[in-house]
Amino acid sequence: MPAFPATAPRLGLYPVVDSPDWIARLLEAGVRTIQLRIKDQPEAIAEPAIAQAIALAQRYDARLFINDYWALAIKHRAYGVHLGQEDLDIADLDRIRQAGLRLGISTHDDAELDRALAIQPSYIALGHIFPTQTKAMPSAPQGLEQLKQHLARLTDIPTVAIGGISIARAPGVLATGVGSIAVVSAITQAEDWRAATATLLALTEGDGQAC
Ligand SMILES: Cc1ncc(COP(=O)(O)OP(=O)(O)O)c(N)n1
Ligand SMILES: Cc1nc(C(=O)O)sc1CCOP(=O)(O)O
Ligand SMILES: [Mg+2]
Repeated sequence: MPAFPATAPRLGLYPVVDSPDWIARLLEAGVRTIQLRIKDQPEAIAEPAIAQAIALAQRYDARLFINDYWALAIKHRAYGVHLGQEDLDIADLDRIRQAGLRLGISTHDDAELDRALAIQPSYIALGHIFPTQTKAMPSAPQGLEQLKQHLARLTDIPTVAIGGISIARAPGVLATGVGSIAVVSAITQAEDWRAATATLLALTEGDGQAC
């Protein structure tokens, strides 16, 4: 199976948000890797938001990954797609690859890592690192030690940590050598999202080069 196109070796700060409004704010604040994560909407409802988000990101030359809606991501020429293990069962990976989109895949244990590595995606996400209120997780948090063990297998591919990463926990996560921290509530639930974003950008400074 051919590899998916490369992304930046270190994706830096990677906010995961649910609307083009959030994407516009974060682009303006200097974020260059973002995911649009709209859950469980009919395609007709999700499509205008996806098209708007992709157009915004293109204006800033930013890396926008579309969660789940891979066909709409192809249609509107997104930078990339993010898929979980269940999404992999139904997505047409050949179509995503042939369209030239990058692909990120979620993993939570060694078996899922084996499956993801065989697909040769653009990055691999590892979660959830800490308890999270944002999504009901069937497994236990993996913690920093397990994250380090997983990273040891992933020396040749960009990596992203996700799940319960707060500003306080971010330095410990980054110290594992992971290339990116994906966050939802650390930004969207912050009292001051601008300040939170600036702090997280500073912590990941130097990461997120072009590609
Ligand atoms: C960067 C990143 N990592 C993991 C996920 C989770 O994806 P998935 O398992 O498909 O779950 P949903 O987000 O679709 O609920 C993610 N979105 N982004
Ligand atoms: C969407 C998602 N996926 C996860 C995984 O482990 O696959 S954890 C998660 C939610 C992350 O939100 P927060 O930063 O608020 O904890
Ligand atoms: Mg998914």
